[in-house]
Amino acid sequence: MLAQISTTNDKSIHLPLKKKILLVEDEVLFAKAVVKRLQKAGFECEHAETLHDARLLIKQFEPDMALLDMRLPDGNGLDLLSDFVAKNVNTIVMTAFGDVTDAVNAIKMGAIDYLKKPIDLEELLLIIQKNEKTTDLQTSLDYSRQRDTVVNESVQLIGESAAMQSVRQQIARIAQLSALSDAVQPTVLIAGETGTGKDVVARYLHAHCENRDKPFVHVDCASLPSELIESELFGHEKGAFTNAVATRPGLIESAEDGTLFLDEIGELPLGLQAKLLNVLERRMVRRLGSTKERPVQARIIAATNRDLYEMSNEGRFRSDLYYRLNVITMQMPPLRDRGQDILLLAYYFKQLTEKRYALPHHEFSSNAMMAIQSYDWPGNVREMRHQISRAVLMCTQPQITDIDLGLPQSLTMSTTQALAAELPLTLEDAEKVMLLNALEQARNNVSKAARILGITRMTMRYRMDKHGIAL
Ligand SMILES: Nc1ncnc2c1ncn2[C@@H]1O[C@H](COP(=O)(O)OP(=O)(O)OP(=O)(O)O)[C@@H](O)[C@H]1O
Repeated sequence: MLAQISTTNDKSIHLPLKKKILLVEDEVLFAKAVVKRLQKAGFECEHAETLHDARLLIKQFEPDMALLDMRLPDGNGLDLLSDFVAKNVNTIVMTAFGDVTDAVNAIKMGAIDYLKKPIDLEELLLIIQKNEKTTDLQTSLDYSRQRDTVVNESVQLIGESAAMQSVRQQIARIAQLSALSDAVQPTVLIAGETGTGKDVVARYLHAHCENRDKPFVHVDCASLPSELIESELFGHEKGAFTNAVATRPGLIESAEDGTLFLDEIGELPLGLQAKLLNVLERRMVRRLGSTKERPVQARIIAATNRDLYEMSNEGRFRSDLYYRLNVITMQMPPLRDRGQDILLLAYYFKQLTEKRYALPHHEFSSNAMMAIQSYDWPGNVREMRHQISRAVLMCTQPQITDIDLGLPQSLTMSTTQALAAELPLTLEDAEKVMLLNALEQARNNVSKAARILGITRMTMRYRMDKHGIAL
């Protein structure tokens, strides 16, 4: 299980919690051995000898997983299994040697696995750990499924530059079209460097269309684990593969009549690009393991910070999919090209932070305003949001100066040079220098920086967090 803690920015951090396992077993000596072994392996464990006690513990202890014996003094373990399944508690049943019927019934009812007695403790531990990994992935996926289904009407798109006005006009036109006809809505592609506001534009578009009260499903193609991406997108039938314990609609289907936002579409594996193209062309989706096709009504918006045209020329992105996506394209300009919008955004983020933390009003000094306008913002609006919020939070004077902003340009040396100059470097420092260098080369594009270093995007993110590198 993962605890979600909101941070001051738009991301969340996940802290691992101890998994809770409830053992329902009337053989006391065996139960003690299991509890001891599981506690040693880092689990929190409770033991119930009867169905009655187990029912009380389900409420009080709220287990993540259960180990359930079939023959209990006050009834059959199967009677309790439905309680566990209803509460999404992954349950492994323990059956008497040779009792296949119970095991089959338990799996049909939703148990995730079964073990025959006598039970080998190490085998039991292996099964639990295997399940733990799958649930962790599932939990984070469930979270990403839920977190974006509601779009706040008040999504703000700040900017008056010609480029931003053109984006707004395009959005207004698309919204107008969606009000005019029930026909399939054209696909929208939002392109632009990282942090330019592609996600904001997708939400703003959804919030201004007829279907604004329908789900907005955000799929980050770069962070979905490759082994789960297909079933997550397309869904699956029960039994389509190991661990497919229940039928589950995919993210495409869960967008219903709303919006499906395919973020970082350039990261989608080639095999799935073909399947997605099929969905876009035929507006039908088929779950893994199913023969039935279901209609897809959702508006589809894709976003990318990569050059899909170049990728398609190099054979890394299907050109047919590129042309299919490229019906209406909105190009988000880099922040450095937005003229007066730079200061507008700086004031907006200053006020936002002051309001959020109930801080007194600040002004920017003229040097600060010059620094904001002359800096080239490689991380675009996201970088500005972080820098301004940090400066507002740390500034104890009524005026925010260029020093408070601490923009890299105002330093005599770049951060990486400064770090490298501090010899001798520890291994930790050397790693930080490599990360910063790669980010600098990739103009703060995390996926690109990860590729430069030959590591995955997730590893890159983890290492950036470790060194406190925020973009
Ligand atoms: N025009 C804008 N008005 C207000 N806030 C904005 C605007 N553009 C971006 N932001 C803010 O900047 C941050 C980054 O924006 P967003 O996540 O939309 O960028 P992105 O282009 O999707 O980035 P990435 O390519 O890394 O996914 C968010 O906190 C967002 O709220």
